[in-house]
Amino acid sequence: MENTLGLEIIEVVEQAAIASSKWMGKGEKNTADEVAVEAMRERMNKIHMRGRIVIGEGERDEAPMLYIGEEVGICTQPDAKNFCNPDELVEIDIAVDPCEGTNLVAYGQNGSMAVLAISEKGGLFAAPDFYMKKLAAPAAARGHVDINKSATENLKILSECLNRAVEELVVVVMDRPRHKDLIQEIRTAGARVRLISDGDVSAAISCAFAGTNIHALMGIGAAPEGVISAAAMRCLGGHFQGQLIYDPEVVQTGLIGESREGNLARLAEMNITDPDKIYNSDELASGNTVLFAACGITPGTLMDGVRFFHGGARTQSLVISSQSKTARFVDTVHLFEEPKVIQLR
Ligand SMILES: O=C(COP(=O)(O)O)[C@@H](O)[C@H](O)[C@H](O)[C@H](O)COP(=O)(O)O
Ligand SMILES: [Mn+2]
Ligand SMILES: [Mn+2]
Repeated sequence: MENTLGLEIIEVVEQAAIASSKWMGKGEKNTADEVAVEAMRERMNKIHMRGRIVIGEGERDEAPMLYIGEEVGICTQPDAKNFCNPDELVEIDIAVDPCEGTNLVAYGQNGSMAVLAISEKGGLFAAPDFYMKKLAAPAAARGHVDINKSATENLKILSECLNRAVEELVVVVMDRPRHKDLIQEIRTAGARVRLISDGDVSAAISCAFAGTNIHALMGIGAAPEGVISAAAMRCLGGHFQGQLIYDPEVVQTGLIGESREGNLARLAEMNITDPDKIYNSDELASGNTVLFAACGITPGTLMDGVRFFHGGARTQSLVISSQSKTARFVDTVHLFEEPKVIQLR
């Protein structure tokens, strides 16, 4: 899978990031999102593959592009037999977030990215657009920290696993009223808190890289983003656990359906028999092969944002593969016009 798709998916996230970054700081989050979706879809449909979107845009609002269930890739098009023998191709599932952090782009803030994860059919958990309680941590703490434990206990374990004092740990938490008690507990335990307004995919993955000064992600974010984060963490060997949150009262903000009962019924319809199950990264991204790709839109902890120059742009992406066991940072110069000068850095 990696051989055929590895390079192409870099271009998919690059094109989405470039399109979205043109709207950076313009205060129009919907446009920043729409152009990313369009660009991602256009590039994806040029790939020689049979893909299906399992996590995509607007499950409830019936988004017109990259919606859940949409088939993507040349080999799913009506005239596919002119280009491909579909029987020779593995069917793949794709989770996308063409603009992860639309507010961040609209207000010119750090941490947004175009991102996707790929696996063979059935290899990614088709999460509903609910929320998810998440715990991410470095590989050294994998299986030692536990989402069932309190933040205080997990910080103690993390401090032992990483051989640093609790005071030397930094935990990322989304700045939401629902996290008031969690934030207080982390502070009381002695760790430092980095509050983010959006973009918990970047925060989760950053835990797996030493040098980011991010040692854990705790709290509740969106479930689809949880699956995408888990795909990267599965490849990197980092710790990731997620638990669906279906009770609107727990979340306090945002869209999460009408009622707890309605949401439970919806989970049952999706054959999710244990709504309180705690999933680890191997369950959220269970495929034999998992690929993850992201391209910075605005600057972030792991990647720089899109930088334009006269006649072109420069992007930084990250491609992670469970197959080749690699995390590749890709620095690309895009020439929109005839090359004049390419600046080295
Ligand atoms: O920041 C986020 C928004 O993603 P997007 O809509 O693609 O720009 C995600 O990283 C978060 O995981 C999540 O969507 C957020 O926590 C939603 O919570 P809330 O804002 O409280 O409704
Ligand atoms: Mn998102
Ligand atoms: Mn998004």
